[in-house]
Amino acid sequence: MVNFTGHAVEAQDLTVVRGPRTVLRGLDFSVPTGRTTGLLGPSGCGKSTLMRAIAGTQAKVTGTLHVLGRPAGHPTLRARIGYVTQAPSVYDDLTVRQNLDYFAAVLLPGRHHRDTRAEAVTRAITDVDLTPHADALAGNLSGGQRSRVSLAVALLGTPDLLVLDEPTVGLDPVLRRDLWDLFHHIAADRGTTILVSSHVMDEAERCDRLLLMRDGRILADDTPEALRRRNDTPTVEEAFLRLVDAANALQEGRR
Ligand SMILES: Nc1ncnc2c1ncn2[C@@H]1O[C@H](COP(=O)(O)OP(=O)(O)OP(=O)(O)O)[C@@H](O)[C@H]1O
Repeated sequence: MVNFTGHAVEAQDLTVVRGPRTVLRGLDFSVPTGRTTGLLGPSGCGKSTLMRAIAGTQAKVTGTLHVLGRPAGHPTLRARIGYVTQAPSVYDDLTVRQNLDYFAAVLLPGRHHRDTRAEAVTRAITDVDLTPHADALAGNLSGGQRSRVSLAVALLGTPDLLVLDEPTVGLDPVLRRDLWDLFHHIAADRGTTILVSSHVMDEAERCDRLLLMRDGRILADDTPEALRRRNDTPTVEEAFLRLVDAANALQEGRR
């Protein structure tokens, strides 16, 4: 029986050690089901490590981490999570469709899945709006189009949870906006939970909910609106800076 609480991810005292460093320090947070949650914080604060822990690919994880009602890394979660890393594995010498055919064959092997595979590939290409480019070589696509191929790969298995590690990095503002619109459509149309990281603070305003991180800790877990209101700031970025200043002052006071 799956203990499902309305949270796609629940963490208590989550700690991760990488090499000699404690990278995540006793995190308590949850990610609501069917919403878009942003994981924001400066470079090196631990966003990718947290995403790897949720996707079940991070070693030395202690504390409690439940994903879709199961312990992170549980074998049944593999097909239910779409995880796009910062270095997406798209083959430049294959077309968009061939890339997806390849990953679909890994996900749904065997001749008896041939029709299901073909349907899943066509649907994923349509989802990310790449139908006009389906027969283009991935190596000839723009940065934004390549990001969408990675996203299409993650969508192949119709996951319940999409974990996207800085999917908009290096993209121009128009492409960033288009990708965020796509995330919102996926969440709204399918009830998919989306956890998306970024270190660009203006992207915070596009999320239903935010986890603000700094130095391996969660500084805030709230809606953008509540964060602005509580800190009496016009933007989430300024709210974040206030929280950082408050955390620094607290640290100084303890010394
Ligand atoms: N294999 C490793 N051994 C030791 N420390 C590591 C290792 N990998 C990452 N780290 C450290 O863990 C910390 C968190 O890294 P992580 O990649 O999770 O940060 P991030 O917030 O995703 O950064 P970015 O936005 O730059 O991708 C960093 O300080 C990094 O130097």
